[in-house]
Amino acid sequence: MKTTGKDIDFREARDIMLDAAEAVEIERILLENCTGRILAQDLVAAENVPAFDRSPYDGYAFRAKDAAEASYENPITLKILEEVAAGAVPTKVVTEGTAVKILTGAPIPQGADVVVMYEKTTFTEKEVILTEPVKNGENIVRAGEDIRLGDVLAERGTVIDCGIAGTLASQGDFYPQVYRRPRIGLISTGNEVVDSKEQIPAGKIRNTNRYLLAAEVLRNGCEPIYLGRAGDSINEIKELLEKGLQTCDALLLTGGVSVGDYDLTPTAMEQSGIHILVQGVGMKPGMACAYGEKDGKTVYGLSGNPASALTGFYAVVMPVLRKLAGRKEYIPQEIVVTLADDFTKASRCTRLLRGRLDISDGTAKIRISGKQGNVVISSAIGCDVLAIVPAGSGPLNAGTELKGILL
Ligand SMILES: Nc1nc2c(c(=O)[nH]1)N[C@H]1C(S)=C(S)[C@@H](COP(=O)(O)OP(=O)(O)OC[C@H]3O[C@@H](n4cnc5c(N)ncnc54)[C@H](O)[C@@H]3O)O[C@H]1N2
Ligand code: MOO
Repeated sequence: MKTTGKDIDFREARDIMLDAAEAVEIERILLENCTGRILAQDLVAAENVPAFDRSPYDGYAFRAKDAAEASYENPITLKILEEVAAGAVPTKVVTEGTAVKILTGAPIPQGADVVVMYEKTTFTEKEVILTEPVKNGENIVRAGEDIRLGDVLAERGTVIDCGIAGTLASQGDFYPQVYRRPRIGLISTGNEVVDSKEQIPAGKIRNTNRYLLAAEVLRNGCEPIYLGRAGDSINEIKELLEKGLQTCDALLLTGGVSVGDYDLTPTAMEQSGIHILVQGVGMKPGMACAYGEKDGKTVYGLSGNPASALTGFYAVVMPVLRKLAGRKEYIPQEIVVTLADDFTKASRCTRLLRGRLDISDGTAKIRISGKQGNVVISSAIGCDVLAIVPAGSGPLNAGTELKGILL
């Protein structure tokens, strides 16, 4: 199916592209390199944590019923059988009238059902004296209190954070299954675009899109691979597309998607066997675009204008890259945000405003800069939310509530 026309909603475009993409394969990597990678297995507890009942305090372990009547008037004296430190194993069974000196983290000895911290006792090397009653079970961390055998702790498709890394370690899983990082090819087009770090000739421009998009590709758990710059030539674009289709999981191109004489990207895509699924999306910036698919690989012809390319990336490409990377929740969350500033322009079609989330007064506000044009790159700095201005809106006052896409 080819969807043309600029009326298509960005969510519809996103869903069309999501349907064309599947998660990449799975690999095993060392746990120390896992942070930020996507778990490719359900994390099911194979061991209790803690594995044994243990003491949360330095103190004494004994039978609660021995000290049920303890008070200042009626002190109870227990004989100390041994000392058990963390890492040691008790060798004695606690019986009536006895106690074990226990250190934080040590296993509770057989027979004991309570621990009292040493500050609440009077003690010598041989005896401990209790002057307060205790409750059975007090101050014992039970086996499985944190993690119980069989618990599902995290599902496949979850981003590995410190909690998952620590939990994997607690299970002795030092080589977990994760999704491979998708390889995303980046192609820049345009005779005017220059990659040189030196002074550039008059009329040429520096290639900012390459770095702008590479940063976002990386942030979304994928590996950016710069395939090069093609001039305004169908053959040059095709050459890079074909190279990219062989080596990458998805391709991002910028430039040449509008209606000018040198806008050759859609033609080059079609001549490379890429089936165009979306051509034009009803949003600003990012209206001009051509998104397609070949053999399960999705290809995104984004606008050359940096803010247009970035907005198209956030609205359509980012969820697909997250899906490719194996993430279970790939569609970014939306929240209600209040405009902190006026936005004076009317919006004939849906508009996505770049801004920063401000929660300093306990409400979610979006701070936008006045620079929202499609060539403006500076308002991408610190941008962590896109406010969705509905089609047909007039100028908006500060205080207007909008939906915001969290990036
Ligand atoms: N007659 C019309 N002209 C334009 C229309 C239109 O509807 N009718 N749409 C405008 C809109 S909106 C956009 S957005 C752009 C889309 O242009 P293209 O995707 O075809 O991109 P280019 O023309 O190749 O480049 C646009 C702009 O971006 C600069 N550029 C290109 N590559 C890079 C790069 N790698 N890094 C930084 N900047 C880049 C390029 O020099 C141009 O200035 O079309 C409008 N025109
Ligand atoms: O259609 Mo252009 O892509 O607004 O900014």
